[in-house]
Amino acid sequence: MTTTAEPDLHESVEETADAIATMETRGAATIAAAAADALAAQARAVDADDPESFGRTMRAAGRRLYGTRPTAVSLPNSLRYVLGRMEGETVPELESTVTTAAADFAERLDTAQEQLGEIGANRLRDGDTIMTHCHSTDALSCVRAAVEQGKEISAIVKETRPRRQGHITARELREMGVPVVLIVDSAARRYLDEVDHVVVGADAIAADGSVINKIGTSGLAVNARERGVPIMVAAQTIKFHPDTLTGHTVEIEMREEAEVISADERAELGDLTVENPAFDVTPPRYLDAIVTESGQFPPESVVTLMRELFGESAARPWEESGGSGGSRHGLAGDGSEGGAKSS
Ligand SMILES: O=C(COP(=O)(O)O)[C@H](O)[C@H](O)COP(=O)(O)O
Repeated sequence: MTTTAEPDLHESVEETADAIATMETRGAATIAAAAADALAAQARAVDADDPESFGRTMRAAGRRLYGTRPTAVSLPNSLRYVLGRMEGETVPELESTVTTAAADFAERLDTAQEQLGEIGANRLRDGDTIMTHCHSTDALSCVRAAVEQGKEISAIVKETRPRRQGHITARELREMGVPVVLIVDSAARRYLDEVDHVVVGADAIAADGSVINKIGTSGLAVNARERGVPIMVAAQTIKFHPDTLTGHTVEIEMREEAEVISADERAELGDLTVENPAFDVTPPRYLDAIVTESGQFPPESVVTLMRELFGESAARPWEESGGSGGSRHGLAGDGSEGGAKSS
């Protein structure tokens, strides 16, 4: 951490950071895309005379975005991709490498989501009923591809307290023509008997194949396993958490109690603690497959692909390290063209 004052940041960085923190912009892939866009806007706007001050401002923008929410690793992976490609001897060169990288990143996100959708759709059969939790654009990509293949899919959608992202899922499934039954979270086990496949997304995937996703995913996975219902996780490789390769654990975001209970309700209850963890960890043994753009994997095997993508360590190019450019390694996507395929 630098002790000097942070440079002024472009309004789109401030706005994007606020939107991520307040969850106006939410969901791991969407957060990653917004962060890359904000870095590009910042690069275009930097009023820097020299490459050093350009680099300083870009890294400060990276830190501002990085500090918004801790769990979805797609955010640091996005910063890694864009800032890791910042190269050049002059300000225009630096600007152009950042804006090009941001555009490439956005394209890769879209392509990856489409590719994993096709792969995930193969797991769904005509007439299947799925159960969803939270709102995942990667998970919905699988359903969309299945519907486009002409399969009839229906859905039981968990409401997903406290923020009710299930409503977004329900709306998007209805737009695809998928019949939807919306249920409260605690009804999930009762309805699992009617379900052929649980389909969820991920905020982060650890090297051991554990999946970090919206709170309630792990309980759903345990219940699904008990009921014999397969559970697939749809997640682009930007959800792979490189720090877990070296034994780090993923920080679980704790959010405000106001999301769970109003001030008046709380006052009535007297002296107690309200906790609001946003995510949980599902161990790999409860999961059937992780579907990525590079193929579908048994959870325990993702470590091989992660090593290919990141090596053994991941760069943190938003940190103040001197010099104008970032170091170019440890980037989700760098090796994905040659990524190992499985099953
Ligand atoms: O848990 C959530 C969103 O949590 P929140 O609403 O707290 O951000 C989603 O399942 C993943 O982010 C995957 O989403 P996607 O597949 O769109 O990346």
